[in-house]
Amino acid sequence: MIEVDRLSKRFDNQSVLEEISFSVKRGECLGIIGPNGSGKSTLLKLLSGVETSMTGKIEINRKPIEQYTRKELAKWMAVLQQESLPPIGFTVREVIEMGRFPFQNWLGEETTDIDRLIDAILDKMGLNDLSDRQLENLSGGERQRVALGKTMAQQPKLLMLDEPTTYLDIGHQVLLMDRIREWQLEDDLTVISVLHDLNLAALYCDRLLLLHNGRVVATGSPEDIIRTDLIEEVYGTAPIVMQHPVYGLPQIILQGDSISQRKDPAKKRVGKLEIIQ
Ligand SMILES: Nc1ncnc2c1ncn2[C@@H]1O[C@H](COP(=O)(O)OP(=O)(O)OP(=O)(O)O)[C@@H](O)[C@H]1O
Repeated sequence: MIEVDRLSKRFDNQSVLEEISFSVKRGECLGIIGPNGSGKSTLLKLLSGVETSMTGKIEINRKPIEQYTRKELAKWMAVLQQESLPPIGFTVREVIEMGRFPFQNWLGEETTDIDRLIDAILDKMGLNDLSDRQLENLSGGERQRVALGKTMAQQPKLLMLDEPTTYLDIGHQVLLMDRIREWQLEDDLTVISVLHDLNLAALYCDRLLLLHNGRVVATGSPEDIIRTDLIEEVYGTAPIVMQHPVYGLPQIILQGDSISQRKDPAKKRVGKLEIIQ
């Protein structure tokens, strides 16, 4: 569905992405991971057509991205960015309806039965009781559910997410990632998500792309990528990698130099575990 070939991007004199190549199949979830400043958000902006590359190409369904109009892209792909909701003055239902804008003619009309679609989305996102509430009166977690509902209303084939779980507590992180995964599986949706949380990335993504200093260090299954040596090389800290006891997927446990210097002698441990794969 998406082919990226030797994509590079510079800002002023700084090279931010260099020779990035990868592909994403229809119905797959690709997680983009990497440390701060490694180029994740920039890559997502290039993929969604917000930024243009210097060299290289991006093809969506074998057609170069620059040959799509903005409206065509908006019918095809939805992007869930942090704080991408309108500032004030709209209810939850109105905001979700905004996801239908690309499908309306200049009179604001369209053929799909919008009310039924919006009702189903409110239901799915657990927003029924909040549908008439003003957006500005919602918590961060509720707003993020509304933002995802708005992208659902767009009924995209490709969903791109930039750090969708930032500011969410663990319950809402799992809820959001579960909804996205269900949607992916039910509708054969293709998902590309930037994630900082390596444990969530390993649990919910089919494949991971690890970026470092604007270059692809590795792509592969969570088992291929969430390895102590690779993570240490890129993030500069060596976590313990363990298998999830239920799902068998890799999960990390952090280690730090000062953690063993606790006041409680019962909890004192000396040194780090020397790994383990
Ligand atoms: N519009 C811009 N102009 C100049 N430099 C930029 C611009 N956008 C991003 N950069 C730089 O490009 C580099 C990569 O930024 P980017 O936001 O893509 O990284 P990231 O991996 O998403 O980081 P983080 O995890 O901290 O969000 C950074 O050094 C950043 O300062």
